[in-house]
Amino acid sequence: NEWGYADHNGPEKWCENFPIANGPRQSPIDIQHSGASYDESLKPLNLQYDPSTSLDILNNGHSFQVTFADDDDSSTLTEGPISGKYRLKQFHFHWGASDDKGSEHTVDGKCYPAELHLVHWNTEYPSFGEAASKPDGLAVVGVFLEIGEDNPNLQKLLDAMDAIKCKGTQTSFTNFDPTVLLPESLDYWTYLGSLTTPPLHESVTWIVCKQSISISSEQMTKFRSLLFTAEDEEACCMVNNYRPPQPLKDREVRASFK
Ligand SMILES: Cc1c(Cl)c([N+](=O)[O-])nn1CC(=O)Nc1ccc(S(N)(=O)=O)cc1
Ligand SMILES: [Zn+2]
Repeated sequence: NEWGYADHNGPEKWCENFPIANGPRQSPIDIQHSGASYDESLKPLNLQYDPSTSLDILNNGHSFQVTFADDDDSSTLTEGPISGKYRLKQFHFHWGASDDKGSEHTVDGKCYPAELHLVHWNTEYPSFGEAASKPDGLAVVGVFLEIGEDNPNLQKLLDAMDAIKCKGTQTSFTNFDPTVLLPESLDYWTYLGSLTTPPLHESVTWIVCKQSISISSEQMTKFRSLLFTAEDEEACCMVNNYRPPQPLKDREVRASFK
């Protein structure tokens, strides 16, 4: 049965079909301020995005994602903790049924109401599909969302949601610059981890921004109006699509800031 976030197919069951769920470098994790070591050799993130590479917005039954054309180096991540060049493939979010939960990473045990993931793949490999299972294949930038003022930079996403309410629906989504979703400070924590959903590949260099962006409670309500289910199925609201923190095991978390 297809994985999901319900009791019968959720994070506690994923190990049955994906044994790597109990592997040595699983994500997300709880990031402890005191446990992270400042590394002065870490460079600032260099995110260069071309809005003309945004293609469409899709409800894939687990989240909603904006997909980018990745056939050239128009939208890339370089520097930061990585070597080489990674291309933006997609971004998506995870969120809760209420404002007290929803993020995947936590900071000193604190949950945020939502978390944005910008997914990039290493151009050392010929494609995302090839890179997705390699130890240095992917780099995901995580940004926490905190309840506050309406965020006008989310409005274009929110306006598209009526067209992607059900699993398997998509609509064109052009000229969107994901830079507007980044916090003003790009200070970050970084550690080696995994995809946070099946197939849970241990292929991700995680880059989690310390500073959050805002979202209003009303805007959060719009996220929660999406459905996990297809048009012809009994409706199930898309909420709590997050994996809880996993054991740190033998890993270090580095900070780009003091
Ligand atoms: C595994 C794979 C391949 Cl290979 C392809 N493909 O198109 O070739 N698509 N997918 C699916 C995918 O991307 N999953 C994914 C899961 C978690 C995250 S998260 N939350 O950011 O860790 C990012 C992505
Ligand atoms: Zn994600």
